[in-house]
Amino acid sequence: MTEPTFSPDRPLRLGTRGSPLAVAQAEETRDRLMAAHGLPQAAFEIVAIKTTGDRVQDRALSEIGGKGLFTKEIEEALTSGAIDLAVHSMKDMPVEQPQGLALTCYLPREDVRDAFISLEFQGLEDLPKGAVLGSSSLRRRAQALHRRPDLQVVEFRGNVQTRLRKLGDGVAAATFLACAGLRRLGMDDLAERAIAPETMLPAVAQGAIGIEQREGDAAVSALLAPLDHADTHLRLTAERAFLAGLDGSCRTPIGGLAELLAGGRLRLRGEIIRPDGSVRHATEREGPVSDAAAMGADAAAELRGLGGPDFFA
Ligand SMILES: NCc1[nH]cc(CCC(=O)O)c1CC(=O)O
Repeated sequence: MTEPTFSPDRPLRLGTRGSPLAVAQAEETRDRLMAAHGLPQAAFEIVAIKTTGDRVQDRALSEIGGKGLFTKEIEEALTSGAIDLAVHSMKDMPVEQPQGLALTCYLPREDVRDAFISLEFQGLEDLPKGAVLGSSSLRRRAQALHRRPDLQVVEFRGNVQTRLRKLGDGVAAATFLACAGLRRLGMDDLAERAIAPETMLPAVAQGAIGIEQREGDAAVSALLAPLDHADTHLRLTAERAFLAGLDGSCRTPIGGLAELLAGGRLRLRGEIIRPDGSVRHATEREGPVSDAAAMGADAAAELRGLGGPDFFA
């Protein structure tokens, strides 16, 4: 079998989802590659790929299979050689990649926080009793219900524009969106009501763009090497080890955030919450960055113990 490899005779194909955010992230990757290697834009081609997660708009993501919904078709294109690399929102990436593929490069992380989005209200505390919160994220729903058990939550899918229209139509009084996505779309004003991680711990890898390639594709490895952001890579190593240790799927509300401290140290915070918000277990680790993966695994083991067997059922 001949391995498909990048040849300088044709454009390098960057695969991504077709959403405005996904395309913006692919363009950021392309622009960084152009700058790092002094290449013209014509040396790159962005290939938009429709995924199951994009196609199915009427059901909860957790219902149709959880993580991997936004990646399967893109990874198939990468494996077959139809694209040379894949640009992903790391938040949507399963902890393990298909045989022959690897995540080798992380771009500098954007704002990790969630933003509270509402046309009328300033924050979760402002919502009237029994107000409707729109969210399709199990984590955000559980975190919101933990603080406001009186709220009613409804499914909220679609891109940023669709969700804003739904707020305008009165489908819900408020929703949450990742600040990172809003900023990358140039909608910084909407990211104004950012929520501190102490109040709402973000999803593992929120705000990070990762690049996946075929293992052993030396040409692509060489192109990506200068783009990999060491700090982001370390933080995601801790967070994804934490997620892996929890067997994280879209069915379990999990929050996780690693931050770098002075002196080559790293702090990891993690939590699990029952989907109805009734129970929350949280923990924290601090240690040298060389222990990033071990800290993630250790924090996960503690939360597994605290949650007990039925927490993840
Ligand atoms: N699950 C969808 C998704 N995946 C990544 C982002 C935002 C960008 C990021 O977190 O890097 C979003 C939208 C959102 O949660 O508001």
